[in-house]
Amino acid sequence: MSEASRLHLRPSQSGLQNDLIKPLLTDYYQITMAYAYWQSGRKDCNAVFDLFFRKCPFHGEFTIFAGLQDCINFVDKFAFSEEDIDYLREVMGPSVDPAFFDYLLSVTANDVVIHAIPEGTVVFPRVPLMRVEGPLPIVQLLETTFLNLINYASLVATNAARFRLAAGPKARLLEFGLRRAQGPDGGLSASRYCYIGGFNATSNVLAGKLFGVPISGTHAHAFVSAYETMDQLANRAVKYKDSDEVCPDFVALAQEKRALLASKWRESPMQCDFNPNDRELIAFCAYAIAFPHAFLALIDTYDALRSGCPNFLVVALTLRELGYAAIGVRLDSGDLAYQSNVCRSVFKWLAEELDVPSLAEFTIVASNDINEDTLYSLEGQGHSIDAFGVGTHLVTCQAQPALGCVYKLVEVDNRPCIKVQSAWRLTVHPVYQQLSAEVQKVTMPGDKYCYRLYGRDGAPICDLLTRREDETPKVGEQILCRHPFQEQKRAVVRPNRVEQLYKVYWNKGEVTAELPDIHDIKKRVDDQMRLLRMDHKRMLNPTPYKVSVTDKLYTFIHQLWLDCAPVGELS
Ligand SMILES: Nc1ncnc2c1ncn2[C@@H]1O[C@H](COP(=O)(O)OP(=O)(O)OP(=O)(O)O)[C@@H](O)[C@H]1O
Ligand SMILES: O=P(O)(O)OC[C@H]1O[C@H](OP(=O)(O)OP(=O)(O)O)[C@H](O)[C@@H]1O
Ligand SMILES: O=C(O)c1cccnc1
Ligand SMILES: [Mg+2]
Repeated sequence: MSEASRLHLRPSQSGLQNDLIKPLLTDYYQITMAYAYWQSGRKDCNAVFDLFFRKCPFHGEFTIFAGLQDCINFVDKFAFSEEDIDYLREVMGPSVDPAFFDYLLSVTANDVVIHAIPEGTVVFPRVPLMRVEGPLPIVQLLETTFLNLINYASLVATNAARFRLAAGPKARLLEFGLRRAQGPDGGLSASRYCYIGGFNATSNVLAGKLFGVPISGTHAHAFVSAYETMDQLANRAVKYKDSDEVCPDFVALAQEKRALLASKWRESPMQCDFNPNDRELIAFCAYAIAFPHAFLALIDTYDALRSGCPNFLVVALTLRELGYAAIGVRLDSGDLAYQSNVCRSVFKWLAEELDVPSLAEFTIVASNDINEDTLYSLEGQGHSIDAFGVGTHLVTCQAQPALGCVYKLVEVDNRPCIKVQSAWRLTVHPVYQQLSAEVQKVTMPGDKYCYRLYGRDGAPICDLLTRREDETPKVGEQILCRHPFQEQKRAVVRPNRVEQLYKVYWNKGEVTAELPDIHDIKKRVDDQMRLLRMDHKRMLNPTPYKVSVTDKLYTFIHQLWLDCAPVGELS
């Protein structure tokens, strides 16, 4: 590979290719098939595979395509090592022709061509996300790794985009999932692709270092519980923000502010006795002394409203005296809407009382088992939360644990292939047997192109799959778009804009299209999500986006389908 083309691979990302992403990270049957292809003399057949999914996840009607960069990094280094071959020789046994292992040792992706949709694009069922072309055994060997790299990345990026939709554009979304993720690699991928999908930051420090995802965090209940007495604060000195002067005893100053707040507390919206927990105040002081410029307190260890909120305000006022602005609070249990509203009303009250408007603006972070439904429900109730910390439901994709991307052979040596076998099934009815078509599973044969057609308002109207020899759809010209399987469903479209969706990312050993950095991919997701019509994005019963085919492709698919589908026998 030339130096010039290598520039297209992002050095910071290609260099950190996970050590696990190697040719043996595959299903054994890929190797056995490669042997059988090789043995039957088909190693130089030219094959085309399409990678696509059949249904959007989470009962939705859109998906974010992610994981492409990792696939290109994988093919860039695709080669079996001597140790890999020794292992395969051992497990495959003596019946395998030793010359196969020499062949396997020589295998690279240098004869492979990959067309793909740019990472971060909003994509839809049945549209090939990648078209992988090359020697049959080699493109077959890529299947499992590609699917592994794309399925979870796209699933969790889509999940993150859905959380973003539910939370609205202004809320800060923090990914807190590492402790609940499916292992170390699942955790790292989650942090990377949640950022791409719409989160602002992660608590995962390694994801920050490796991928440049902004890191962020608060503190845990354990930190609050770890303090009991004042003498545990060995260092109490804090430098004033804008001078070299030092306040020698932050805690003593905090006691003064405590007395001030106590004298006013009865008039606060809380209208209760002022009795916050002393241990909690010590812990908050400890954190503020360590981070005077970034103090955010977890306030629900004892009692969020009666203790955490006033203790936070005591420390915030103390910091203010030294020139620092506290950041805010985190709520991690109970009714998040109610408590956030009470906290906000107390902040506003104090801001007025002391005539310091900025006190009304403290950030309120909420966490604790938040999912998409919770976000929509909170929105419906009215709340005062500025940021959400989300872990389990986001990274484990609890609402749907896998995206079903598949990798299907669509052409061998210019002969189109179609998979129809599972498209027919016998359904047993009480009185008769019926052959029913499961059209979802029919693959679309042949080498195809895909265009996104945009309407007058700038939003995409439909995706159009074409045959290689079809004419390119043109702006302003009428195009017949057909449903791929239902004959009566057709529409005429006169697009305002036509976008060819594929770029050649890998061409015989060279990276041939720019692989954008993580921040640009995130921006692409954001732009694409804004363009997509609201009815495709809504939570309940979203409208399916149309994926259509040209008349020629329709006829071609159906002719081939008829030629290949078995004729059933009824008795
Ligand atoms: N106003 C609200 N509307 C809808 N759901 C909420 C609201 N406030 C909190 N929730 C959700 O309700 C659930 C409360 O869970 P649960 O009762 O187990 O937590 P908790 O007892 O308050 O806290 P802990 O985690 O300490 O047990 C969480 O999933 C949380 O996200
Ligand atoms: O709730 P999630 O969406 O998974 O978000 C992450 C959670 O992890 C942390 O606490 P953890 O759950 O470890 O303990 P706790 O809930 O008992 O405080 C944090 O306080 C959140 O509650
Ligand atoms: O920084 C936080 O507040 C955090 C990080 C991980 C999990 N829960 C919370
Ligand atoms: Mg929790």
